[in-house]
Amino acid sequence: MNPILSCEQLTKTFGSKTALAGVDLNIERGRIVGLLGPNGSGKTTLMKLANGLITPTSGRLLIDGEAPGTHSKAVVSYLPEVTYLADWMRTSDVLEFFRDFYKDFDMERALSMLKNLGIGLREPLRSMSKGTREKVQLILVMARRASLYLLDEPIGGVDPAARDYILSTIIGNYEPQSAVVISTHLISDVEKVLDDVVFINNGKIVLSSTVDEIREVKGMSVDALFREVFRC
Ligand SMILES: Nc1ncnc2c1ncn2[C@@H]1O[C@H](COP(=O)(O)OP(=O)(O)OP(=O)(O)O)[C@@H](O)[C@H]1O
Repeated sequence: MNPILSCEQLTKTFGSKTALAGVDLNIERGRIVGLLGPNGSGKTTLMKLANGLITPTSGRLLIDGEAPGTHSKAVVSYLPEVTYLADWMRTSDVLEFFRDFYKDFDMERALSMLKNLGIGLREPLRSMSKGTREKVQLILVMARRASLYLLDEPIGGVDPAARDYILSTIIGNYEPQSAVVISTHLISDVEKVLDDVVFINNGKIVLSSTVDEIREVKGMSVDALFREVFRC
């Protein structure tokens, strides 16, 4: 089967700034992949390219064998770094919005995750704490039956006690043949759910490995390896 996401010499520049410089990368189905790198390394740029929000300067990126477009919009579920939902909306409004907008939205799955996290349906987003808003958005994104989930900093505002629960319930709910790409700085929290990691720096992939390989061959956690590779 073809990889769900593949990049060949993917390059993106903004004026004189190079955000991605010749990235070659394959994301296989059934894997949870951590896209890890320091600030400004190109993680969000890669996610935006995968969503077709911006276009490559050169090289190419394919989703399920096709350039981003109508097909990729149907199979990719994207959690952006910044919120795009209007703050007057209640949880029930955003649920309806997703149900109307995405054919693959599983309302039952969303309702069950919201219930498990104690999030009410009548509360408007604007009166929720930042962490609760993040939980709602992550639930919406993970309740789609997508082939590729792209999560840009999904749990930055969530308290440490809730992170584990969210990661295990929400990430555990994804379709087994789908892939999840998570960009995060909270490596020690997230690494237990990762199969693979991709380290990126200055727009280039500097390491691509399974998590088992890092633990077995290097005898380190992903967090420890990240700190070693990117020591300031
Ligand atoms: N619209 C833009 N215009 C100009 N430069 C941009 C734009 N978007 C991103 N960049 C630059 O591209 C580089 C990569 O940015 P990107 O947001 O992809 O990094 P990141 O790895 O997601 O960072 P962070 O961890 O801080 O979120 C940075 O140098 C950034 O300043």
